[in-house]
Amino acid sequence: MGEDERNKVVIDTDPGIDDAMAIFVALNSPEIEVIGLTTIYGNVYTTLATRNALHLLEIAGRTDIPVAEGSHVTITKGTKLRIADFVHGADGLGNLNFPPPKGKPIDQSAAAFLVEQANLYPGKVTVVALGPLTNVALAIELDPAFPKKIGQIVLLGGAFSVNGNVNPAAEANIFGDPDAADIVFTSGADILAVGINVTHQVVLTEADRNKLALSKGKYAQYLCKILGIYFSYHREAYSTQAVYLHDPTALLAAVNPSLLTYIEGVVRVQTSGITRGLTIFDNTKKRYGEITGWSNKPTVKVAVTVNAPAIVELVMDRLMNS
Ligand SMILES: O=c1[nH]cnc2c1ncn2[C@@H]1O[C@H](CO)[C@@H](O)[C@H]1O
Repeated sequence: MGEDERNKVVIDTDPGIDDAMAIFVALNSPEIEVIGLTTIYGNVYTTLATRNALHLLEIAGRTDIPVAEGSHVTITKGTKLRIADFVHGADGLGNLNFPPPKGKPIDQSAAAFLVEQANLYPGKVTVVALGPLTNVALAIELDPAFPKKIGQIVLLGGAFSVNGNVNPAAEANIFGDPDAADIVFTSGADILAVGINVTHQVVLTEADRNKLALSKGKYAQYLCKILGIYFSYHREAYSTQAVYLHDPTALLAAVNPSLLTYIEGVVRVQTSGITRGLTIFDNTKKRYGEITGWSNKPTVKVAVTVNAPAIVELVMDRLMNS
């Protein structure tokens, strides 16, 4: 496949241990060309997300890929951000205290970079959004034609008909900026939402981790260093000796959509109250007797089943053969 035929991907990320895994899998996926990373708060604050994104590209020897720093606040300028340091460590990468990266982010905001790339390659860019959706919503605000110019938005977010992971209602990425998420879901872009109803089926076991540890692959080696805290968190929070592969699953959905099945409908996000961050799907089959918040809104795709063994195998292969 020629360079220009590959699917161009921008990863919007808050690294994050499972983000690191997704980024490495992406860099070792011949089907796609990673044309940039944009950063966002979530697992860590945005400044640290930028630092970690630059660091991971240095580990991978891919400093040719630009990093554009994203928003430090929510779309409504909120600063009470919820940071998941208890999942990933205070540094986001397992508390290993890696030295600071040598590289710098480009002199362009994440939203401006997203708009620019969508204009450069109309219909050809996929955004894989692995954190709260602020940058994507800002790109839509910056350029109302962005949803039609971007190829696809594959987002890790939502808990469709299952409990959330922040509280019973909300999944972490949607909870991080529910207003931005509602803008993105109703924007008319080609969206595939991969929620925790799907990613909780894709687990990396202790046996898989041992296999990674025995591998000489540089990504496998690096990840084994940082995975400890992610396993401890899952043991503590879910009483399981395995970890959920949230971000790698979303990334692979962009690489090969046939790894999942999805349904199509309208998604709205609750932006206030105890269910703030709740994602509600309307299958559009019922003709309601009144106009609802879902009426006449564009539909999106929501993942419902996943070929988990195939995803785990792909993740393992691409980390070990590196
Ligand atoms: O309990 C949690 N609270 C906050 N963030 C979490 C939790 N578990 C996982 N993640 C992070 O949020 C995304 C999936 O929702 C993933 O990026 C994961 O690393």
